[in-house]
Amino acid sequence: MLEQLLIFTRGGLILWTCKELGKALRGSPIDALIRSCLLEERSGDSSYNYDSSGVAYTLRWTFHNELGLVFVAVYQRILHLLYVDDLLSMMKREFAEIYDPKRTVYDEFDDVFRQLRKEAEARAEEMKKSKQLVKPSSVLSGKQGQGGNVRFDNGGNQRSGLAGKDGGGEKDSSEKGRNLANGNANGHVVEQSVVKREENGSLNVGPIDVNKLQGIARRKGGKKSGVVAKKATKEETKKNVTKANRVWTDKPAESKKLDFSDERGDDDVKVEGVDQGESLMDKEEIVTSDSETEEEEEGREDANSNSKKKGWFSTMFQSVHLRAISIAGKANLEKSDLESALNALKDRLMYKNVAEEIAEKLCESVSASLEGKKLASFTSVSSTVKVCYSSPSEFLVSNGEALERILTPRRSIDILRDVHAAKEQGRPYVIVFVGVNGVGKSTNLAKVAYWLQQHNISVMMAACDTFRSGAVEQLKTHARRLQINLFEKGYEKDPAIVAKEAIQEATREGKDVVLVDTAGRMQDNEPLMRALSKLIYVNNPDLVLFVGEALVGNDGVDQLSKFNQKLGDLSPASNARLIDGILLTKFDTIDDKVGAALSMVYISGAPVMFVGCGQLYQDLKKLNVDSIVKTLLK
Ligand SMILES: Nc1nc2c(ncn2[C@@H]2O[C@H](COP(=O)(O)OP(=O)(O)OP(=O)(O)O)[C@@H](O)[C@H]2O)c(=O)[nH]1
Repeated sequence: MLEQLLIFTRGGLILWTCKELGKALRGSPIDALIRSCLLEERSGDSSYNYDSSGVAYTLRWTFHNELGLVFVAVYQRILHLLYVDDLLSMMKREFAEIYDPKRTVYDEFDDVFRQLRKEAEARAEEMKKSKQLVKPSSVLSGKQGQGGNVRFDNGGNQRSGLAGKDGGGEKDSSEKGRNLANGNANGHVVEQSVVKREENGSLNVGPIDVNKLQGIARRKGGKKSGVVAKKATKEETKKNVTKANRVWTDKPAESKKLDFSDERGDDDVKVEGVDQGESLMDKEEIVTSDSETEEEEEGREDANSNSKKKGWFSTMFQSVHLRAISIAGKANLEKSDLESALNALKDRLMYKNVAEEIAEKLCESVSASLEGKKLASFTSVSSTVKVCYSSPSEFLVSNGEALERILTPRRSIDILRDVHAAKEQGRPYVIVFVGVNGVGKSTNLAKVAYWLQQHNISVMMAACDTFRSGAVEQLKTHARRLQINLFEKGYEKDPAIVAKEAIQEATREGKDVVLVDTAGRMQDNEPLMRALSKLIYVNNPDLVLFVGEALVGNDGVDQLSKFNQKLGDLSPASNARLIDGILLTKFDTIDDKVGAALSMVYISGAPVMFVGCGQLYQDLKKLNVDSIVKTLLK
């Protein structure tokens, strides 16, 4: 049973809701969808799950990009409504017929909707029956006449129905758009049971088998990305980007470079990177152009663009020029038209170390935003090409959109302001540093301590890595060099209790901030993850900071998502604390492979609060979103 259906503009104006459903939704699922999905470039996702106020809703949606309209259906998660995508697709088509930007009331759509719903339900029922009669293992090749049960015509259109119904079941061309089987199979091998297509030819999959189909797509993409990964690895080797091996000894990790205790107060020791939002790294320094040979070709396409600096997107622009000419006469931009541009975008993002899953989601989101847009006329090939192939980049870059939005924190965390607020409450502000082994937790904790000191904030360090030998001494060295109090109880103590006692002592001594170091742990190590969630539960810190290496690609996403998942699952609290922010280390070693920042923020929704970019105490900066976006798309 549907709970609600509504149509609204991208600007947020609600044009139509289904009055006969009439139920008031519990919680704010639509607001949540807009905030978490549509505004954060997750609109390529197939559905959104909303859990709150004791309800579990599923939301599905479709866009009419040309008109700037959004169509959303809400239903109880427990139900598997097979017809929702089909219904939304038909509503989109019918509503487009009557839409007038000057109107805000569409009462006449009630009747249309009633009819569409009946049709969609009937087709879903028919599908269900035919599904039961088709062998579960049957897979169609997209060729005509397979098995007699379901077949594709020469144009790729799938005709629904059983053999006996075939003749009578065929509808005339005016009804073609409403035929569930509309679309273009393009010879792809797909499981036939739940395939249905939108009128623009794009593949749409019913709720039950979304994962299955995505799995197929991913497996296909997987091979490709393997090639890309190999290519990336080769290029990486060329550039000699290597990670220094960590040497494990029982001695504290002495870092001469980090010893600035003698020079403290000298003019050459500065932390302006953090304060003034200095450019994280100069793009000229970190980016090598990928497209040296493209300029001649570019000249042939567009004389005006000669003066512009060439980047990867202009390379893409040329390489797909012929394809663009072939689609220039079309009325609307379809998913298949964007395919090569989006594949190139995905490869590029992955080359820059964006995790594959995230790169895919971003491309789906771009695709969802561009599909259905009107193309320019055949005569203006150049602008058509731009719409089709440069638009993903324009979409992402010039309008300050997708990537920037992802990297810009949903909630801002101003540590200095919050430290002062805690001080007014007569308690220290507590930051817990968490992460896997060797990523730079202790070193960057010392950098944060140094940065706080520069702001006249008194700090206490708490040595709660009571697990790895040498960890306490390592922190002791930093504390001595920075002349900061260290609270430590040696090894094999419960880190949660050590942290608690440290906070109590800091409160007694009137310290402003307690920085809690924790043992590195693999995200799958359950006992250690349980100990960490206990530490967080017992001490309820102000900030849980995930320290991760900027070198990682897919791994970083796995680390961060599993940390969050384990912190949630293993916490004694029903409303567990998760990761609040990210500190990305070793940015100085990654050249232009800045994708980890994007992946980590996307997967966790937590902002990158600091970037570690060297082995000096002052090598701590703020993330420069603009610079990261430019680097990603260069
Ligand atoms: N180049 C570079 N190296 C860094 C950076 N941050 C930390 N390191 C180095 O990374 C190595 C590991 O740092 P640690 O602070 O010991 O890492 P950790 O996460 O505390 O290690 P465990 O306690 O074993 O989990 C050290 O050699 C640091 O000097 C950085 O921003 N850039």
